[in-house]
Amino acid sequence: MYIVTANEMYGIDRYTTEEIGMDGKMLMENAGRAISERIESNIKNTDVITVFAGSGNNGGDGYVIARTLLNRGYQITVIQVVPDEKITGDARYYKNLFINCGGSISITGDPVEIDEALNQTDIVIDAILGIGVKGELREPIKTIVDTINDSPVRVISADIPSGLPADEGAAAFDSVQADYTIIVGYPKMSTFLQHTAPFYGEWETVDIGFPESAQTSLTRSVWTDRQFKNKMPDRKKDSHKGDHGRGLIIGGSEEMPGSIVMTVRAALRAGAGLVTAGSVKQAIPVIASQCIEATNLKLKEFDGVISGDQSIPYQNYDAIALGMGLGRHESTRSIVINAVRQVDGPLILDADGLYHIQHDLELFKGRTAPAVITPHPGEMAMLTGVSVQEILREPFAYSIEFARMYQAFVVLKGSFTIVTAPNGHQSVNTTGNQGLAKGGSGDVLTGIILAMTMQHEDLFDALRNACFVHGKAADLLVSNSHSVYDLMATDVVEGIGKVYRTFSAET
Ligand SMILES: NC(=O)C1=CN([C@@H]2O[C@H](COP(=O)(O)OP(=O)(O)OC[C@H]3O[C@@H](n4cnc5c(N)ncnc54)[C@H](OP(=O)(O)O)[C@@H]3O)[C@@H](O)[C@H]2O)[C@@H](O)CC1
Ligand SMILES: Nc1ncnc2c1ncn2[C@@H]1O[C@H](COP(=O)(O)OP(=O)(O)O)[C@@H](O)[C@H]1O
Ligand SMILES: [K+]
Repeated sequence: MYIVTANEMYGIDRYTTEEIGMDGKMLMENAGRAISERIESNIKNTDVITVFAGSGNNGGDGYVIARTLLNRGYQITVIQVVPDEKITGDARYYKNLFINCGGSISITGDPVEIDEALNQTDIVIDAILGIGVKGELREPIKTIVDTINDSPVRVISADIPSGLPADEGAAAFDSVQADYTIIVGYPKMSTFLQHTAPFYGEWETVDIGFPESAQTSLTRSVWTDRQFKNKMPDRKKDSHKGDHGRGLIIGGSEEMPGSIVMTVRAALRAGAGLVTAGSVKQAIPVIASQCIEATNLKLKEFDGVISGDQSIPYQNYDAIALGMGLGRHESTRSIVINAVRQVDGPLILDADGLYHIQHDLELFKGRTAPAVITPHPGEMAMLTGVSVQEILREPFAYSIEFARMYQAFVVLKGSFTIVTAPNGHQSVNTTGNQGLAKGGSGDVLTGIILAMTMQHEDLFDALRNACFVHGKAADLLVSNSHSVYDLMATDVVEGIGKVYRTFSAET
């Protein structure tokens, strides 16, 4: 499922009308009808419905919806919140059809009248503004949006909650708070931003007939259940452990032996053939007792942390993960610097590994094999020198900039994790829940990433599947045996098997 900006959506619209030859009116009719069908399956026959219609094509959708539901016997009226001369083009055409079918319209922006109407309404259809919103909401629309939000009615938004920007980057905005949004064609970027996603309520998309050829330039998408299943490699009956990858995980310190344990266990559960844990001698007994399937590599230590001054046989491994629980001691730094220079297979940097590399990012440019960074927004802010708020406001843009500049894969973690490839292609992971907002969840993800990296031909697929498994494990656990309160990172490791059993034919 592709994710679009407003401009990309307008481009698809233009292509469909100009190149394919589909009439714009037909698209609006298709949109309004498809939305009406979804509305019908979400309301009662007796519900009183008020459509709020604005001046643009979103208002036009509103008039198609009003006509469709009126003709199906619903009690429905339209409040047009802009003066009549603002209704032009296709929207005017559909307004006239609604009137010709006996529909009733009141034209008002008066908050008292609107409040009275809301008191007699069960369902609001929000068709005030679509993806064409610019800048701050003007009056009377701003007050109308506040009035709708203050009312207890159920709100269904057409395409996008009115006022909400479609794209990333907006700091402040006023928006209708929808209970449910029926999105036309493709989800917009703001569906997947931490600060804008809640305004959509529940959402789904409707197909209005855009041709597949309109999608060819799109490079941003949601990773779906089906894609996960298709891209998960089969295990051959006669495979041996070497076929599933030999991974090295370096991390841990005397004070933090736990995080590497979670990474190692996750890598093993996710299917790695052989896993070696490289750490200080003080951490190895903990790792060995918790992960008896792994082998251990005792690294030189300095005051309880891994010393930077040592050579590691990286060439013996198919992929390396580095950083969890390393600590931020100066003397550890050169192990990270050297790994970025020397590891000539896939290298995954996480947690304190990112801290140590922050001033030497240029080294990524000299690599011949791929590097993957797995920052949470705080770590991404550290790496890019901007605030966490800025990262959260424009996670797609900051990820692309980093991935292109340093030719690295970026896994920017969050409630919607964004995976970005060096060529700028991006994929959003929608599995996972707030039960994962706990120490250790990131360590588990890194282990899954390591295992997936060694099992997939394509690294972008590996990263997308890893994020999918991580979140899905949490989702399955929360829907069965756990809750978002008690879920622990170690439970997520055990949940990996549930994901495989749910999705794989080879259980
Ligand atoms: N393929 C497609 O894309 C299809 C799209 N479709 C639908 O069209 C929608 C996009 O339509 P759109 O481009 O007409 O924009 P839309 O959001 O309705 O309104 C623009 C109006 O809003 C006004 N306005 C703007 N900012 C404002 C503010 N801050 N405060 C107050 N007013 C403000 C602005 O007024 P102006 O500034 O011009 O006076 C202008 O009149 C899309 O979301 C989908 O629902 C479907 O029908 C089928 C196919
Ligand atoms: N509310 C949430 N919804 C979905 N996933 C979440 C949520 N909160 C955290 N996660 C996931 O949990 C992991 C947390 O990673 P991180 O912040 O590095 O944790 P830690 O460093 O404590 O291990 C990431 O994969 C992130 O995507
Ligand atoms: K809307």
